Amino acid sequence: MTATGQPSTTPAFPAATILGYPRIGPRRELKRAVEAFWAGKTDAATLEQSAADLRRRTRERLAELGLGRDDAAIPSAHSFYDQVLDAAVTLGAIPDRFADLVGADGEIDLAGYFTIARGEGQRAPLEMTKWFDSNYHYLVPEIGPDTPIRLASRRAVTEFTEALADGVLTRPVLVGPVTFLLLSKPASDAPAGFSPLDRLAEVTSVYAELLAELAAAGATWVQLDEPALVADGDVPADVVHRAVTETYATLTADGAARPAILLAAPYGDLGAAWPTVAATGVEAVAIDLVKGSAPAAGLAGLETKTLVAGVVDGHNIWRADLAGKLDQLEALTGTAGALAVATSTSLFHVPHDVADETALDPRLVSWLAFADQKVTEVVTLATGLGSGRDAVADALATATAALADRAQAPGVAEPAVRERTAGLTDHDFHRGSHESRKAAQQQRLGLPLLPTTTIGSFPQTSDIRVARAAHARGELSTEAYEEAMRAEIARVVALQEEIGLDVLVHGEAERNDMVQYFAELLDGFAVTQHGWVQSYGSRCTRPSILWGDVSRPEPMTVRWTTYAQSLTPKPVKGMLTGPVTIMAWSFVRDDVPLGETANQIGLALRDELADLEAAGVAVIQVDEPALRELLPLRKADQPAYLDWSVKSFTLATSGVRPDTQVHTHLCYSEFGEVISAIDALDADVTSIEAARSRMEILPELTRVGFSRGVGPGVYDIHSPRVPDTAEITELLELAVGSVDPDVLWVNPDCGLKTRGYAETTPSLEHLVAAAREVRERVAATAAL
Ligand SMILES: Nc1nc2c(c(=O)[nH]1)N[C@@H](CNc1ccc(C(=O)N[C@@H](CCC(=O)N[C@@H](CCC(=O)N[C@@H](CCC(=O)O)C(=O)O)C(=O)O)C(=O)O)cc1)CN2
Ligand code: MET
Ligand SMILES: [Zn+2]
Repeated sequence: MTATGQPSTTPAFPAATILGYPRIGPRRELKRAVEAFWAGKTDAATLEQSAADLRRRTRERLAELGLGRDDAAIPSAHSFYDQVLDAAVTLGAIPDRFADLVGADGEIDLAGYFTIARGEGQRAPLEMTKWFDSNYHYLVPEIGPDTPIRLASRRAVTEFTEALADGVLTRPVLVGPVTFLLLSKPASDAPAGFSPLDRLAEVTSVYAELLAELAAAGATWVQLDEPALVADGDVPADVVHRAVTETYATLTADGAARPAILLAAPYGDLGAAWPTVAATGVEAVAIDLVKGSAPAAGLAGLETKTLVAGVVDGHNIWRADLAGKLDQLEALTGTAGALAVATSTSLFHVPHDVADETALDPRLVSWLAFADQKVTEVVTLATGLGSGRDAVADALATATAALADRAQAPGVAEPAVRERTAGLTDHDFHRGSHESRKAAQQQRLGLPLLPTTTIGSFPQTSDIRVARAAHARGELSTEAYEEAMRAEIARVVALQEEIGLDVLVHGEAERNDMVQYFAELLDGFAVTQHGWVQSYGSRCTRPSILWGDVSRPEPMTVRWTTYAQSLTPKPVKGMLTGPVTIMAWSFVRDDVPLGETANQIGLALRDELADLEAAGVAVIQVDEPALRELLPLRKADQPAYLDWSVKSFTLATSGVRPDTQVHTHLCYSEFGEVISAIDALDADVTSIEAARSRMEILPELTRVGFSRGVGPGVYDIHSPRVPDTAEITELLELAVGSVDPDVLWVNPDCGLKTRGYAETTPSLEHLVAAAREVRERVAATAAL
């Protein structure tokens, strides 16, 4: 089966494909293998073997589900940690500080690869940041004028050959050259005005070399992922378009020995980039028809290409309306030289297989499609497109019936919830003036200058996780489990008192995850057992399924927070996750506007804040680390998003008294673009990741006139490195140099759940010592 109308000069593109597949394994096999290697429990050869086994099982599974074994339908898209890091290592584009990791053979071994990802001793890892509008995080390459660029790793070729030896002709997937450089940042020693894109010609020539080697190994198609083309970034569009033209002119130049190229543009709309992309010499273009739209008719260059229509949502878990998708596909006939069916994005954003979820309500299951079900959907659509609807009539009818069932199932539309959101007025979204709040809060809390606090979680020790797993299996009673969590809370409170922090936390021991925990307690959500999705490296989450109207049957956090508060005279922060983050890190229903769902969650949280306040909690933090994540990739779509997202936060937080201090926390993103929205959240105190960027955010906050409390992170919690007091003092002095010390808070970059106590305790001791030093210095200066 090949794409309909395929031009005969190029190898046939498969009629059905996916842009990528989960890499972590149905039971997180890769996570376990990688973490065992890190712990020194296994060697590199064992890890290589586990990864090869997983790659083989993945290919077999995809063939079983109907993707072709011999037509490049099965993507080869594996990674030990991250695909952007893989591209950097393929190009040998490694920062100077890791130069010694390159072996005599010019290659970086697995241990070296992980050192670049995770850091080591005083060597900082590559920075990590969000991958487009997803909860996946990639490593940011650092490119300067002198960064080496050469073909340094042939893993893509080896993995292709390995599959071929198994009888599967795969399609290697690489981050495209333009996207690679657009996602990179200038190396720290690069001169002003340097842009990573300045190295495009060199990067492109390495890709050309790699494509030639892939062709020599027998590859017929290669996929180059260029999602940067669907996002408005800092680099002007005309510069990006020129880069695309140049790169693909080189890669497709006459006489180049290479596989046919599929240029993939997932996550959005190609928009103004379309004419440029259509005019390149690539043989196929994959587009996202869930987030983006069809190309205009008659685009020059498209008549000789295969249009790979991403109609099946790769980023969410709802079963597709197959009949509607077929309509959409049929409408595309004639737009391009040929038409193929695909997912909108790689499937690595969704779990493996809904059949694993034996504890889910079968009715809900019938509305869902995880990765394996989506492969089947793509294959069905391709059959329908190629052989007519009759050939797939049963599948279409089943999908239609499931959708109809979902529309009228109980809980999907709850009148009481809808009445409450419909009755909201402007008044429900605003709090009184910050100045009066500030005075009332200072009166109540009596905090010192430069108050110290943490972001919420303390290390999730293996004892905690093992206890929770035993409780889930029914081997540990609820009483015993909760007693263990209370003991942990008591320990964490005592530790914070000992360290001398000013505003304490309960430590979040009872939470499996900051979103899943709330999803388990709210109506309208379901949670999975095995639905793990990679968030970064070996870290995974199980996104919850938000399927119905959301409401709060009972208080969710009050007893844990009040227990912690009962142990200490110091204020303990209540700790909640905000509406946008709950939505961003769940699979959200696609049948009501996001703003409606955000208000439903906002109201549930508003009730929780009221209960915490009534129970005597004086400080409440509502985390919104994903505020930037859902920001639409095109600037034109951003204002509408910022409007509903900010409103849902203020809806959640504006019901409390002036003397209750509301905090928020943001991390994992460049926040420059949403700085006015952060201001509009109107939180009394905002903690924000800043250690790695050395407080860069502060001048930007000052620029928009931000006048409330701010806690720029002074300690990078992403690596086990313990910062010394002098280093933290230096960052604090930098901060004091750009904001009024009167509004400054002292805290780490983020929660400590992924850290161990060995590094957490000394780091926090140094943080408190540094705060005291700067506090005294500032007081002495003020007295002069
Ligand atoms: N949802 C979400 N997205 C986020 C973040 C976040 O905290 N949550 N933080 C940012 C960075 N991303 C992160 C994503 C995951 C983790 C993380 O720590 N994940 C843990 C799992 C957390 C979890 O769900 N824990 C559960 C289940 C733990 C588990 O694996 N249990 C074992 C059994 C227990 C054992 O033997 O350890 C099992 O099920 O097999 C629990 O504590 O109950 C991991 O991959 O290891 C951290 C940061 C951005 N996005
Ligand atoms: C990813 S943001 C994390 C915030 C949360 N309160 C924690 O400390 O873990
Ligand atoms: Zn954080």
